[in-house]
Amino acid sequence: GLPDAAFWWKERATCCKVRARRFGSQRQLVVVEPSSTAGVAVLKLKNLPVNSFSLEFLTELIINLEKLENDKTFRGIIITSDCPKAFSAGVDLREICGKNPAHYTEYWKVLQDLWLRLYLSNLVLISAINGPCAAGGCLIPLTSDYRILADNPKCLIGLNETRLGISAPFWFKDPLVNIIGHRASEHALQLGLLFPPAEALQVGIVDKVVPKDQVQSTALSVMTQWLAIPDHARQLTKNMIRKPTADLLVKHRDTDIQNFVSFISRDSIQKSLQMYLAKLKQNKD
Ligand SMILES: CCC/C=C/C(=O)SCCNC(=O)CCNC(=O)[C@H](O)C(C)(C)COP(=O)([O-])OP(=O)([O-])OC[C@H]1O[C@@H](n2cnc3c(N)ncnc32)[C@H](O)[C@@H]1OP(=O)([O-])[O-]
Repeated sequence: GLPDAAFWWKERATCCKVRARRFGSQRQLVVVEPSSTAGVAVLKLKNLPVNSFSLEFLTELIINLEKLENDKTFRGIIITSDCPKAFSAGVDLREICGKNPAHYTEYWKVLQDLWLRLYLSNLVLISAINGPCAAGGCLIPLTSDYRILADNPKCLIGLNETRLGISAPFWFKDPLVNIIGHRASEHALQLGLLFPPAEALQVGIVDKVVPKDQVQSTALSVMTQWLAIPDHARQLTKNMIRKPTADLLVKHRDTDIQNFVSFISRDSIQKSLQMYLAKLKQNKD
């Protein structure tokens, strides 16, 4: 029969398609375009205003990634934002506030799906981070192979969950530790640090900082370097390096969902999320 992971993907892909039909949206929240480089797609996140992860947006994102993964013409994806205000504001707080446990369960499962789809992708993934990138929004860069950030003081990046009174899940923490090391992660995660570009580069959460109007062209030239390596060798190596981290989530998905649902359902947590959302609305420019 199919190996576990493949079986699981087939089942989850079907779930996504069923959910997409339920939304039946007319809006296109994810736009995929071919780039000027053969074999490279540009995937633009377009859930206005700030690419927060609504269930509908996550579903559309997974479906588009799945299509690219299965399309033999593509070897790499540049992921960027088509929202002027942000690369991504992370989890849509309206999905984890004031809903019921069944909703939280479905939401968390889909967020895990996105992580696994990206982290174990056979394609080269480059994040072209052209706006602020907070908390869950970092899921995309942290699971990419390379990260380029726009040099603009507004372009803060980091896992600021603790500032909302919540904790990032272990599958956000692990890639961060793999990327920036244990001590820097301990510091960044506990304080919920959002790094401006120069600091982001120094700590290593991004690989390159360039002027905003060069983010896209830099992503393409970096992609060319990565595509110079034969796919099979690069894919085997990527898998070898990432498998131990990915297996932790694959093996502990259900417990992780249970933990999340019971945590997020607490009155005290709901209160602090509502306060954060109210503060966001007050602080508008
Ligand atoms: C569970 C554990 C793991 C994961 C955790 C997370 O990801 S937790 C997430 C942690 N994320 C953060 O801490 C990031 C929070 N966001 C920000 O810091 C800023 O929005 C910004 C810097 C991204 C853009 O600043 P800007 O001044 O250019 O724009 P603006 O601020 O005016 O926003 C425009 C509209 O979007 C709204 N909205 C924004 N984010 C969210 C959201 N996540 N959800 C829902 N709505 C959100 C905002 O209220 C406003 O709505 P309104 O009033 O028009 O109806």
